[in-house]
Amino acid sequence: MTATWVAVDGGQSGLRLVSGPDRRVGKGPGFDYSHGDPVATITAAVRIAAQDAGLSGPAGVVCLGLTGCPAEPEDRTRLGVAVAAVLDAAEVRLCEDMVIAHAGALPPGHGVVLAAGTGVVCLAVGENGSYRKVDGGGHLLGDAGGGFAIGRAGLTAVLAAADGRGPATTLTAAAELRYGLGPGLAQRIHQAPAPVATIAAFAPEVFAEAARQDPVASAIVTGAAEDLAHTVAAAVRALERDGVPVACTGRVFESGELLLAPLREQLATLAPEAQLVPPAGDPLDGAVRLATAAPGTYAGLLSVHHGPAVFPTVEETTVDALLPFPPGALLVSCQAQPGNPLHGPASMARMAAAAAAGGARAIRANGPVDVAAIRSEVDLPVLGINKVALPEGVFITPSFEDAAAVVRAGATMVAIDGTTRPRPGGGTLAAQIRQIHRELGVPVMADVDNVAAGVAARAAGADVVATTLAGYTGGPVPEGPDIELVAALAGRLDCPVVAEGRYRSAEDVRAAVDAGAYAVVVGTAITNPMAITTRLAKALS
Ligand SMILES: CC(=O)N[C@H](C=O)[C@@H](O)[C@H](O)[C@H](O)COP(=O)(O)O
Repeated sequence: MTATWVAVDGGQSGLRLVSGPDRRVGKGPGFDYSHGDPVATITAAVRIAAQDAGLSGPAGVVCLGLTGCPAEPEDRTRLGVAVAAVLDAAEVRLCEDMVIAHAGALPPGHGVVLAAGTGVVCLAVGENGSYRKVDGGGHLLGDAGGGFAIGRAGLTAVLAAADGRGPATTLTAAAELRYGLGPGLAQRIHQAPAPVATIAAFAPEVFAEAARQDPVASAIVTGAAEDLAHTVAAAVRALERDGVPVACTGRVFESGELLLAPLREQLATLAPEAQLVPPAGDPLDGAVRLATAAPGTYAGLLSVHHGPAVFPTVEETTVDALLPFPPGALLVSCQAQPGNPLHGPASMARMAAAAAAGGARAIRANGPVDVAAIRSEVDLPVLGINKVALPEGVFITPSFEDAAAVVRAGATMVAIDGTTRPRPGGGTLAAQIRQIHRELGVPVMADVDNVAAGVAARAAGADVVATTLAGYTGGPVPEGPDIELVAALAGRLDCPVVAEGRYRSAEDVRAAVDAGAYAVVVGTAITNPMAITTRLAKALS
């Protein structure tokens, strides 16, 4: 189904997509910015949501509002181009989530929106398009009055009461219920997998105890209202006009009048020009508004990108913009064939997690089942392959459908057989690459066996050429890697060359990079203990 517009609201907890004119909806995974390339992760999440919504074919204007939308113009361009390619969009409008929150809450496009969830950010937009962002400093340095600050104040009060440093509070029982009885509360929270979320999760208990008139909890809520009022007042002042509409959104306001009443009271003195109004809609409504209407007052808050008609080739963009891993990266191939005791998605996902912890920048994985398992466990781009036939002929991702299966499972790039051997079904390499670019929007790596195949694969549109199949298409398999082929390809091709196949040592991988490799893939030597054991045992016998 083609779309005339697509609106996206994405953040750490998930990504929501709606498209018009027929309001199809889709969901994608959330993303965080601590691992991997955020552009690749966000693009993959958008692709998954678009598939969930059943979108195919060209889209008109796309608006993406993202938590932590990349700040660097270069990253925004990479993201804009990548999303335009994935959705075949005419135009991509990128902005931070606070912008879509504003456009959703205040459809006239001016006034102040205070968004308070775990963190706090407040955006003032003037009728002339001027704007001011207030707070949004993160839990360590800002976010005054947000869920983290409230939860932290509640837990601090519990610890103070336990020590006798502070007054008794009913928050103690609430904390025991949520985090367990007895001493060690502080340690349990410090050791939680996501301490910020764990602490923010206590904010609803603080509101509940304030509703029951606990004086400690009530004082925390009043203090939060005061902090939020100062934030709003700074934003309102920036607009320099009377009668500024102020809408409050975010989970902290699920407490209703408990927080709104003291906030209103504080604002009466701190910002009498502020007029609290209920938000008209949510952030996804705002993204719809920004995908379907002229940017208007939001023009200065959006970055606009236009995608090429087909997926960009390396000449049209920079290498770094295209590939989901940086130069000099070590990619780890996590594959185990039937007969290997580690065969199966659970072992491969653990293997990939170990590789990620060791510094791998991407994972090469075989088949949709393993790809999906690895994507759900490891926050790294996945180079997907789909081995479907016997190794005597073309067997690595031989058809478009084989590539589509791994991309739908979450692969951010695909590798396909790029040898000059006859292809099953009689299609050409160029046709397969063209269809992958156009319909799946991912870069393609061609696995080749010699220089001629590498040159032909690049001419056929491959974005990257890899030496994966050197030594596997005739004659005995050599002992070591084919570094000469890396050097020959790197000297001939205008695209990245990836070294792959029988790399076992630090010397091997360094030699590949010295020979001109953009990155190196290592499989067996890291992820196949059975093969390593066989090799070493043989050396002794
Ligand atoms: C020829 C073939 O089927 N190669 C496969 C391609 O995905 C894998 O079996 C290899 O493990 C991978 O290329 C990594 O190479 P090595 O495991 O030698 O580090």
